[in-house]
This record gives sequence, structure tokens and C-alpha cells, in this order.
Amino acid sequence: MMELRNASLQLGPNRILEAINFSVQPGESVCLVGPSGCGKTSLLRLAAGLVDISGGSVENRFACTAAVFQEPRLLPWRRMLDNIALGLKARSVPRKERLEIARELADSVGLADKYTLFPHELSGGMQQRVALARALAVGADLLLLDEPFSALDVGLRNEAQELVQRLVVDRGIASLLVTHDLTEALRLAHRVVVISGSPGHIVYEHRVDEPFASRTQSWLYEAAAHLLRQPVVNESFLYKPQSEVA
Ligand SMILES: Nc1ncnc2c1ncn2[C@@H]1O[C@H](COP(=O)(O)OP(=O)(O)OP(=O)(O)O)[C@@H](O)[C@H]1O
Repeated sequence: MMELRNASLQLGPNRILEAINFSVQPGESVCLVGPSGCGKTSLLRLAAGLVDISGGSVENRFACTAAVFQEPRLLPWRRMLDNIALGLKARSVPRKERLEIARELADSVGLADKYTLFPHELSGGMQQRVALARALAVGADLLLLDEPFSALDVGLRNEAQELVQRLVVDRGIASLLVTHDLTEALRLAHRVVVISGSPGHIVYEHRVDEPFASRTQSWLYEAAAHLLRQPVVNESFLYKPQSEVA
């Protein structure tokens, strides 16, 4: 599992996060939601070990953690299949084997006919799917996903959420997903964690007991409306950082 205990983060003069206590269990899908600037990405970076914690502790006992960011961050000079296989190369997996794994993953994210294309020949949604396949290729048991669908339009977003559900959540890969979209969180999470304030802190946690198969569009809207009726959640979504207050 991965656990943050009383974690805080200070970047330069700014106190970004404070008193963060939460964990991700094996196979669990946790979604972090909250208004822009509340520190969701910073929390993910803490979890990924990309920034140093300022107080408290972060412990990651997962065997392999991989991340997918807002931008796909593919290597422009590498073909699609080689981009998926990148992490395997770093782990010295022989070329034949890594291409086999990459092909299988390319197929599972719906890019079977695009093996030899370069990133600039792929649409934004396709590039995002390559990034997801690349993270899955290394056999991660914890995936950190930072708003991977935010740049996609509604139809593609729906498709990408379906992929994450099928390839990550249903396969029992633990995930920590940042989004500012409550319905997206409610669709994919076992647990939704709401962050707000400055410094950012956890204001609400919500376990989602509805089976994934029953989370229809109308259920999602209903569940989001229910969450937004909780005063602390409602306030957090109305919250504006001091810098944005006129
Ligand atoms: N390197 C840094 N130095 C100082 N402050 C930073 C740094 N990186 C981020 N911040 C500040 O930390 C706060 C939280 O930023 P963060 O990107 O984690 O929020 P977020 O909730 O992910 O926002 P969004 O939803 O808009 O992506 C912001 O006020 C931001 O300006």
C-alpha cells in the first residue's frame, strides 16, 4: 500500500499541502478531486516521490509505480510501439519480448493499426492511450494518473475512462487519479477524496459502494449532486484561491 501520514509540502515561500492523511490499498482506485490550485498535482508528485516532503511521511510499498500526466510526454522521434516499450527497454527486457508486450497493449488500447506511426501522426486521444499503455507495460501495481483526460473532448473522455476502468480498475491495479470532474471520479473510484483550501487539505472522503456496472450516467449525476449537497464539498468547489479573488 501507499500511505501519507500527516504529510505537508512547502514550495519556496508557499505552504501547498498540510495534514494529509490517506492511503491507497492494493487494487484500490482512489480519485482526488478539488478546485483548481488546491494542490492535487502537488499531492500526486509527493506520492510519486518527485518532490521532497516537508513534514510527515510518505511510504510506498507497491512494487512498481508508474505515472500518466496531463500531457502524454511521448518521445517524438520514437514510433508508437517503441514509445509503449520504453520502460521495458530501461529494464533491459529483450527487444523481441518488449515489442510483443507493446503490441498486445497497443491492441488493448485500440491502436492495433498504428504500430509504426510517430506521436505527431497520432491524435491527442491516441497519444494519451499510448501514455496509458506505456505505464501498463512495466507491470505497475500502482498507477498515478494526473488528469489524463482533461484535454480530451467529451466523447473521447468517455472512451478513455472506459479504458482506465477496463485495463486498470477491473484488473485490480491500484490507482490514484487526479481530476476536477466529480462525475469522472464517481465513475472510476472506490473512494473519492476531496481536497480544498490553502494550504490544501482533505475536507471530505466518500466511499463509493455502487458496483461499477451500475454506475450509469444518471446514477453519476445523482451521486455528484448528492456529494455537492454536503456543505463542505460544496464550499470547496466554490472556493477560490486568494490570488483569484478580485
Ligand atoms: N514549484 C512551485 N513553487 C511554488 N508554488 C507552486 C509550485 N508548483 C505549484 N505551486 C503552487 O501550488 C498550488 C497547488 O498547485 P497544484 O498544481 O498542485 O494544484 P492543482 O489542484 O493540481 O491545480 P489544477 O487543478 O489547476 O491543476 C498552486 O497555488 C500553485 O501555484
